[in-house]
Amino acid sequence: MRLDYLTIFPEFFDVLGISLLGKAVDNGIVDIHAHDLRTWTHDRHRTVDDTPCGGGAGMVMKPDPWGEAFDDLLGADPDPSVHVVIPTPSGTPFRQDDAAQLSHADRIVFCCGRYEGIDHRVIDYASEHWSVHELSLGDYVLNGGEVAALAMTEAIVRLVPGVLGNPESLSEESYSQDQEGLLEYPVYTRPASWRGWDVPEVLMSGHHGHIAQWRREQSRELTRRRRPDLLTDE
Ligand SMILES: Oc1ccccc1-c1ccno1
Repeated sequence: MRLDYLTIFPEFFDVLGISLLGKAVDNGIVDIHAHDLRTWTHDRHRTVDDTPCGGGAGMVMKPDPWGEAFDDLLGADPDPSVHVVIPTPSGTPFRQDDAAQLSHADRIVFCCGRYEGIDHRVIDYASEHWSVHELSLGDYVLNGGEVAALAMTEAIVRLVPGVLGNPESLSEESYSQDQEGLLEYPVYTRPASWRGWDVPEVLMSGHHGHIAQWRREQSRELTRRRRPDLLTDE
């Protein structure tokens, strides 16, 4: 899997060389390239923004640098196997299913906008050539798409075979299929008693059936309390 990041702050993505994703890069499972969008500017000030047509506050990112970056990185031929991800507050919510779908991609290009956003013709052009995903990390506003791109990258890449040491851990996580899309149950480790708080007895019983039942009940109760929207049968 090759990941490209178009951004005016490429150093944001230096962190991807650390930990699990760093190992995935070292193992050649993932190939990461961060690009400074100003590479594709030609004026003395390396300008990437301009005032919004129709007025309004703030600045809008000019289309030219994006178009020239697409030309260099992707060429002009349409290829639906290339996924262009545009983090934006106006996007569809980024979910585990999106991470799972994108984990099968061979190529993902993250377009990290700043200011008031990217000239919409960039999205229109990209949509004619590649598979475009306008995705929101959540219902809040960030200063730019870089932090969202990092979070989405981790959610996607950790699902790629060979990246996680123990793929079994994926099956018991919140939102995973094996968890029936429910929130993950509370977890405990040693010591059995800590500052007056004890590990639930059932987890110390060694009775796998009872433990599995307790965990299912905990997941459903937690989901009912915190995310009733995830419960499909209520
Ligand atoms: O708030 C943003 C600004 C720029 C790019 C993305 C975002 C965002 C907010 C939530 N998800 O993405």
